[in-house]
Amino acid sequence: MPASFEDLTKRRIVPVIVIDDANDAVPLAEALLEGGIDIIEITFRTAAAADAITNIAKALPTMLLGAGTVVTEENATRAIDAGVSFGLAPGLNPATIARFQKAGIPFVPGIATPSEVEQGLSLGCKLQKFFPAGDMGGPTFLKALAGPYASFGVKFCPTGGVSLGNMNDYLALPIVAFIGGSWLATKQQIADKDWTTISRQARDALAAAA
Ligand SMILES: O=C(O)C(=O)C[C@H](O)[C@H](O)COP(=O)(O)O
Repeated sequence: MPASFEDLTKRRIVPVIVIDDANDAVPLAEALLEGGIDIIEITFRTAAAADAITNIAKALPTMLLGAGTVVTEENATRAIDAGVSFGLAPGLNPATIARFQKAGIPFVPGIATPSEVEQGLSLGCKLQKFFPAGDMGGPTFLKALAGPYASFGVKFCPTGGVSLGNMNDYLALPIVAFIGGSWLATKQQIADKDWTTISRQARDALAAAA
């Protein structure tokens, strides 16, 4: 089912996942749920992404399921066919946005400049990923963007260099909806099936979030 703006902006922490084996997808999502996190971004950086999404969509309908790194129309279609509730990308590509809009599913494009914020707004995207957050100016840059753009209802989702140690610098800003990070379930922890550690990291992050 497509996510709503409210569904997404209610969440504060989104694990960014790189997964090599689609059979790990459901246990991974269960580990995150166990730790209290009910949203996930499966990135199209591996061949397993589409099957991982299909598996979670079938087994765990309560998980708010997103596809990340959607940078081609082809992967946009695969994500939609696999049953995602929303999509994200590190950059802003009108073709992938249009593909999701045609399917009635929200898309969160990546931005890193004022012009991209405006392009995203003109394409109807009120949620925008700020990537790579740490390298593009961090929380102070977002605070500056909030000046001209907050009144247009845009909210930002910083990712890239966000960690347990600095996430509250972002979450404290009213213009921030949620942060994303790969530290919540690393590629190695998933490969090792270290579900206990992943649950603990989810729990720790939620407990520490501002
Ligand atoms: O692929 C996407 O859709 C992206 O927008 C980029 C990711 O969110 C970041 O690469 C996560 O960054 P780290 O938490 O620093 O590993």
